[in-house]
Amino acid sequence: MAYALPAHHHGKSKVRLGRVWRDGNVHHMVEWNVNTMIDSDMEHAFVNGDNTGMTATDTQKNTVYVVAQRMSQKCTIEQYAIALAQHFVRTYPLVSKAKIYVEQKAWTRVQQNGLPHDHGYALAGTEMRTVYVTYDKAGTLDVTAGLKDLSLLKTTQSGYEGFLRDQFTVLPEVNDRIMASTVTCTWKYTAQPPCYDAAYAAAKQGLLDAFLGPARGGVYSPSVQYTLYNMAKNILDRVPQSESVFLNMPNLHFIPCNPVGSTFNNDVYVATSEPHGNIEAVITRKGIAPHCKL
Ligand SMILES: O=c1[nH]c(=O)c2[nH]c(=O)[nH]c2[nH]1
Repeated sequence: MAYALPAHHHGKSKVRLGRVWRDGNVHHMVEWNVNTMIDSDMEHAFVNGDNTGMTATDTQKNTVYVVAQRMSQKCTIEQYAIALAQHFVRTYPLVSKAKIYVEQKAWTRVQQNGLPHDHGYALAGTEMRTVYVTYDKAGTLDVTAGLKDLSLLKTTQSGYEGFLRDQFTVLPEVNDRIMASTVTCTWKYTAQPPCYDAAYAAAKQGLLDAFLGPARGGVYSPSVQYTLYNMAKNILDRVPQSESVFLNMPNLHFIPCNPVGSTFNNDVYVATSEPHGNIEAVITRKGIAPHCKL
């Protein structure tokens, strides 16, 4: 039997990265999901099992990070994808074509009091407002309002130090890292607020203020735990009719990336969603029974 191999390609899929450009105190952040695919003279690999001259998909993945680091000025996905495609074709004689597909997450700079935040981002349009109501024959009405899928990120003003170290601990202590989370929060009302919309706005602003801090300079977070506690306190302080706040915050890790042949310079991160830390708590006014996770 005679065979033909009319098409073959190989590449790396879903290489996720964060790229931060620091312009003094003002940071520019993007998160990309990069897919590479190359056409190359590699029939002999498929047909004969001979890998000579092959640009490994692992090499392609490393190159995704290297080229991201080399983009020294804040750039678009178009400029980045062109640079990456040209790199593959110009570097490897057997590569005849590079096909690069990039998706950019909708991280959008947060406005705090009308000012663009130095280093704080939210994922545009993802959060949902929630409510859970119960009413019984005795006339008891319970209203628990909240939000879910509020994705927040800051490129600095976060660290994690002083934790227990033993033979299973490898995590370095850091005082400058990306902190990112997708917040789920509920708060139970003891009384009806004058306006549910205004109470919701105040609660959400309380979450943003504790996570991001002011537009200029932000606020330092020593842990997701401490930030979560302050986010909940802000709701109790600003929404007097609330009595109990539940917060769940995954710690979405952006791992410093050392691109091959280069070192991490607070610029390129491996973006991950799994595994992730998961931090949650209920914070109440003293003496008030906590409400449960819904
Ligand atoms: O803010 C953090 N809290 C943790 O509990 C934790 N654990 C971890 O590995 N990193 C972090 N960061």
